[in-house]
Amino acid sequence: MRVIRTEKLSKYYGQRRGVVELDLEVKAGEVFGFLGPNGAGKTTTIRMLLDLIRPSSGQVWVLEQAVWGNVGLRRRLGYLPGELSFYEGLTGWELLRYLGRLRGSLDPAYLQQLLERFDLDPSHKLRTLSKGSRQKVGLVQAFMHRPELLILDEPTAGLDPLLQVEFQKLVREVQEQGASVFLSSHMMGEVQALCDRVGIIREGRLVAVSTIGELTERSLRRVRIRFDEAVTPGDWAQVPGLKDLRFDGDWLEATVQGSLDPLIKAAAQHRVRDFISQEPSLEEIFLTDYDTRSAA
Ligand SMILES: Nc1ncnc2c1ncn2[C@@H]1O[C@H](COP(=O)(O)OP(=O)(O)OP(=O)(O)O)[C@@H](O)[C@H]1O
Repeated sequence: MRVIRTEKLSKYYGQRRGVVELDLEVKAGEVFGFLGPNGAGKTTTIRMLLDLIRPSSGQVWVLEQAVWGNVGLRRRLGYLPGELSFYEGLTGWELLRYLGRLRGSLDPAYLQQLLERFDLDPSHKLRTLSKGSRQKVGLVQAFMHRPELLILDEPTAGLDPLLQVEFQKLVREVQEQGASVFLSSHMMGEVQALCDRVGIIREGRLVAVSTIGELTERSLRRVRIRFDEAVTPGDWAQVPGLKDLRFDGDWLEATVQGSLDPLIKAAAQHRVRDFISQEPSLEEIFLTDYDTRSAA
């Protein structure tokens, strides 16, 4: 089963591009990361999945049902908006009870467990809460009815590192229990820790869909190697995947695309004192994908 499917999904705000011809598929049981820089179209996509805004063209199915006007579907979904800006005058409790009633039966013990895990006191009015506490209310309400599919817009924005870890644990638990998760992010670390597959959106278009392994494999990595003695340009330029080679005394610096293996084998011909490999940043990954596409 595919829990999310879109076909040539486009949204224009007047002349302004929201998203363009998006073909997206998320399988049942998977945690899917939707990555992209600011303004790429993540929130626009998510709002169309929830029927909060209507597409300009194209189709959307969620849990194998068309979403337009489908109120029954909402109970089966957990949604965390990017900005929890409604219901400012309610306390956390009032909001949770109100949403709980809309969604039918709630398990009070599970709700209590979520409040404790996120260290949330829901007795204050939403308007008085810090960004982090509002985010916690948003997360608790998204998970509390044990939805089949969670759609989370920037779930860890504003959360402190301990709670980010707690969030990741919770996502893994619900995945083990059979739920599917679609989350948007611009944090590579979070996506790497959690997601089975990732879709990258850029300027409204889906530019790549792959597993995390493929994504990092394809992307650029900056490597610095220190040898026992000064290095000379020699045969380094012949090593596959190396770019932007620089030599500085006993240090060699290079950008590596793809596997590190050829470089490691070449370096092993010498005595190595240090080896530093920098994880590619999200920006570098975007850049790599863009390069791949324009070269194609
Ligand atoms: N209500 C709106 N009216 C006009 N343009 C909009 C509206 N909402 C979004 N856009 C435009 O659509 C594009 C996609 O925006 P969207 O908010 O979906 O991006 P995003 O990937 O979620 O970005 P961010 O990470 O900053 O939230 C942007 O160019 C944005 O300016």
